Amino acid sequence: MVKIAPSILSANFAKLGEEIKDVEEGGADWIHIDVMDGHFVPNITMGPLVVGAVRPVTKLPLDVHLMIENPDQYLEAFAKAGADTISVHVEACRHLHRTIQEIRSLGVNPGVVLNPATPVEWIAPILGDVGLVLLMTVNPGFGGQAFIESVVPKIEKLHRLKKEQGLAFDIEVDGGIHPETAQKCTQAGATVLVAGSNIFKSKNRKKAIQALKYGQ
Ligand SMILES: O=C(CO)[C@@H](O)[C@H](O)COP(=O)(O)O
Repeated sequence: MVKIAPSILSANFAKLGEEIKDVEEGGADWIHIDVMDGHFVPNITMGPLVVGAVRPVTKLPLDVHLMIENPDQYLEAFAKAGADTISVHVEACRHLHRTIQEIRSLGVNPGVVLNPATPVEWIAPILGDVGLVLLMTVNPGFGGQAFIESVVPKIEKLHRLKKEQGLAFDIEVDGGIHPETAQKCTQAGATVLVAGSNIFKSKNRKKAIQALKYGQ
């Protein structure tokens, strides 16, 4: 069954704890936390302090997506704050294999992220070392953008490589996910769907989560 990871980027930050409890009760599987530094992406969001504040609020795994330059400098802080998965952009890592090893050595599930225009081939050498590959289905930086259809064949390609190599990493997609795009992604091989506005802007979060999981 596909897992649903609500992105708190679209939550009401003034009552973040309640927002997280609401989606947990609504059937969310992970909580997705978007970290942006104003350099790698043109927006600034949250850091380890927010991850640490959220940790006691939920039993769900915290899925931390680093959209930052020089992620190596902050891995330990996010691990100590309680991240269960830390994903870094291939476009931001000069020594990707070392960064992935470092995340694992901190006792955290390592993930790698590709922007929509970055080919899957870039991460072929490290597929056996990661627990998650996140394929961005929008250009990172903001919630509420339109799904980029040309990423679907990338999901299919990654799914094929995963099967051929007998690997078990999750394939996560993020950006513009609603029931229709969710179905395209799961059919192509996605195992985790990140959704921000579709869940948090909905009056009934439970219904929104169920629609992503099971279709409408
Ligand atoms: O990482 C990002 C944006 O950079 C995403 O996690 C967005 O938060 C997804 O938002 P929606 O497209 O679902 O509104």
